[in-house]
Amino acid sequence: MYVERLSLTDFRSYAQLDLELSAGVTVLVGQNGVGKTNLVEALGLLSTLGSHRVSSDAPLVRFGAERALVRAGFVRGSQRSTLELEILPGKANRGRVNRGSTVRARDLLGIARTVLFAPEDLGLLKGDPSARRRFLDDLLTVLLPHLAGTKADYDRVLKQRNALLKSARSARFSRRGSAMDPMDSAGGASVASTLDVWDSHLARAGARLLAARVKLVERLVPHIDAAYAQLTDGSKVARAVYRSSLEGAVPDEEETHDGDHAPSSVASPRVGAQGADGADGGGLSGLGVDEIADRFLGALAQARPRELERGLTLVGPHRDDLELLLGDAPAKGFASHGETWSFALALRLACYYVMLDDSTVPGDEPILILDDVFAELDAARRARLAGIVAKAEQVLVTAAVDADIPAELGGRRIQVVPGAIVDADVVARGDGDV
Ligand SMILES: Nc1ncnc2c1ncn2[C@@H]1O[C@H](COP(=O)(O)OP(=O)(O)OP(=O)(O)O)[C@@H](O)[C@H]1O
Repeated sequence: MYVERLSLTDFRSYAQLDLELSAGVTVLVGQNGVGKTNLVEALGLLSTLGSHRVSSDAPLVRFGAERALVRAGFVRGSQRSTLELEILPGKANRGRVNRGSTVRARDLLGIARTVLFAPEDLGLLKGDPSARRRFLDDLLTVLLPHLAGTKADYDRVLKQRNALLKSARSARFSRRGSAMDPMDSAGGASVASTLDVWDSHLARAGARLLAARVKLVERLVPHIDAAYAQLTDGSKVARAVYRSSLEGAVPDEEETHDGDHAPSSVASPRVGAQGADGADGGGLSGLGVDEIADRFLGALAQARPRELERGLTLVGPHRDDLELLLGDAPAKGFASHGETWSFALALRLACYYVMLDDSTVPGDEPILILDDVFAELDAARRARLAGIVAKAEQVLVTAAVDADIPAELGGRRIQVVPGAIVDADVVARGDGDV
């Protein structure tokens, strides 16, 4: 698919913007801070409903405005569709499809398929597990939009369960010194039976999410290895393993988180290759939803004394991690700067290939967005990346300096100046379509 039109109203630095785009490669060039990333962020939002830069909606709305509107027209084979997202900080965002009636923002999921790589993705390698969980969940909700509801259910139950654990903990502390353990009291029995109810809700929603994550990791693993090899000289193997807290495979985190196949125009080599130990969905590989739910309940039963002590739910998908390995070493702390960039890129390219595998009609290819990436890569990696992405149906690239874009990428150049596009000039480069 490709996006042919992007309109923004009061989004970030743009009061009003209408931008025509085309299939093929487009490079958005402009000085630092002119608003290039704001443009691609808007497109990413229509795909995942979340910004790759901020976790709340307020910064997305132009200073002084109350709401922002992002509208884009997509072409998918012979079909055209228009998606609209109204961003209303502090309220539920709203969506519209093909200028129809207003729907929940969540109803837009699965229509716009974009894969966005940005410098923030280095956090996938360097940051805490929440970034990697979000990476998986964002991709899942694009591939399987109904999972957004499952995730919302899980988060809601988790919040309620945590509130109960926290209040039980407070009660426990306030009664310290009494001869009887408060969990043995009538109040404790009531907490225990309420927790049992929350446990079964949590295990049901959590198991659905976990089963989907595990399957997704199994699909991503060969593509991550292949993409990393394609970007680099292939001397190291990039691997990912799903580590579940149900298996006791995740170190305790201190922080809390409530919270017929379309032909592929971008070849993914070495697909089918696996890491040295067949790394994939970890200990939950091959299990069905019911089996995972049983394990979840077992893990909750085992963790309950510690949870009452800490006032927090200590096992479940909200505590899991996607372990990333380069060779036999964890990427975090061991990978070089360039290796970290390449690994992060490989993760996003793997998302692209998984979406491509799911494409059922011609023109279903996801849109590739590369924000500020080329400046960070050496000449060989720039050329390899250009070679990988140049044949995708649509690639949008941002760069502060045109010279950082390898000539072999070709395509169209659009000049971005603060708050506007003054010049949508088509410049012939290399062999790209113009
Ligand atoms: N909510 C907002 N209201 C108004 N302006 C905003 C808002 N959020 C961000 N901006 C402005 O947008 C600009 C940043 O835009 P953006 O991140 O797209 O820049 P860029 O062109 O990608 O820069 P770089 O090349 O440095 O990455 C900043 O000047 C910032 O002040």
